[in-house]
Amino acid sequence: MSKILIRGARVLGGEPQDVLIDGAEIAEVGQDLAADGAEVVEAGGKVLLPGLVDLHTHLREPGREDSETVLTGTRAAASGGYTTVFAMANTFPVADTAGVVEQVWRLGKESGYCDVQPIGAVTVGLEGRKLAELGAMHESAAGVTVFSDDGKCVDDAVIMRRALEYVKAFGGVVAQHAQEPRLTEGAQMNEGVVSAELGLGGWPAVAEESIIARDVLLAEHVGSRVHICHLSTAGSVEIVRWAKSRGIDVTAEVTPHHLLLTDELVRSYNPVYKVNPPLRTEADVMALREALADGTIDIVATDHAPHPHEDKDCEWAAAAMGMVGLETALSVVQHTMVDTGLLTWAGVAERMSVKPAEIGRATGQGRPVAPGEPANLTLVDPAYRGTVDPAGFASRSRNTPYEGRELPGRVTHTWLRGRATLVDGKLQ
Ligand SMILES: NC(=O)N[C@@H](CC(=O)O)C(=O)O
Repeated sequence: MSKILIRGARVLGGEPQDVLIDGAEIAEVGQDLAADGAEVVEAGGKVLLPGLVDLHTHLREPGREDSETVLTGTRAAASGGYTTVFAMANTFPVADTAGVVEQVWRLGKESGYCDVQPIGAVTVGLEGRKLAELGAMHESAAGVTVFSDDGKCVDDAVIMRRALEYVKAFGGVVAQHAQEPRLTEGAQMNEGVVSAELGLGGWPAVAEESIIARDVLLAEHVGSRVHICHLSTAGSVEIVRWAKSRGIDVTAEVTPHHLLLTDELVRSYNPVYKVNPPLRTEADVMALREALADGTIDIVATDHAPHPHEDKDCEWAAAAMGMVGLETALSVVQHTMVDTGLLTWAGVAERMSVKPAEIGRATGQGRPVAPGEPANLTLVDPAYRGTVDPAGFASRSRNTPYEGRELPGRVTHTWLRGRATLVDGKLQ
């Protein structure tokens, strides 16, 4: 069994310590550990976190391998410090059967770069009309626990109620993409001052908030668990805060881009800023940061949405929605939350590893950095300053809103059960 000694790492941002990995597990954590034939990684005060877990990744396989494959997506994940990604169901065919989720799960195993946990569709073909085979997907080898029609909202209240009731039986969760379809017909960007000036169809905050309000009430009514994808408005935060204060079993995520970018960027008409839900206002961004800090929003999820050049390099209205995010997520979170004093590194570990693993029931992930635990680890250099260059991405797609932007921090090493997937920023 191979041994690795990580020397002088600030575990969860604390005082420097040594961490000894033996095989797939952490053997020891302490001061001045003996190398004893182990390969030594000098951490030099870098921050060591449990491997990151992304509850919201689009891997595009099967069907859109021109955007991303399970292999390229998991390589991007390892580059970004992730050891688990949950793969969204909006593939072609849709992941709405045991067969498709098992295929994605198997491709994840073959990739070896991170664990891939498929998400099952809530409804057949994401069409919102008929429940998919939730039980069969749960009982398949993939062991699906998270169900989502992401990209589309489960807008029928009866279907949503049934899904919540169904997953309750096995401790699953429905992850809702909150977007009232009628209120967002033809919508191109956030509804507000900028959309009025640009003459682009507006996407009102209420389209998101009304679905969240309905779904937390449904979750309360049936006594089930609901997760809200990519919160983007200050009003959504207020509803989730209210629901939590009532004891409703709701969790929520925010994307890195909604913690940083605003709809002012749409003035450029550059489709790289076109995303669902849309970029909102500065006041929304500030409310989301505060909610992530105080725990109203539980986790950061990337909504990594790769698209090929031709689907983005066109006029605004025709462009696909979505941004890649796995390889820049931690830097954006450091920039918006750590460097602003809103979160400690321990808080980052909680929101990007521990809680997403809990919500998705990812066994062996999001665990403490302690002896006997699986060696799923991420080493971050927070002092690094660099400019985002998509040419260096492992993802097959390049649709990042951060090209040319200076962002702090860099993941240098990632270990998946003791196997290095990233060393000195290079994929292994
Ligand atoms: N988040 C995005 O902007 N895009 C997502 C799906 C979606 O529309 O939510 C995608 O799959 O591309």
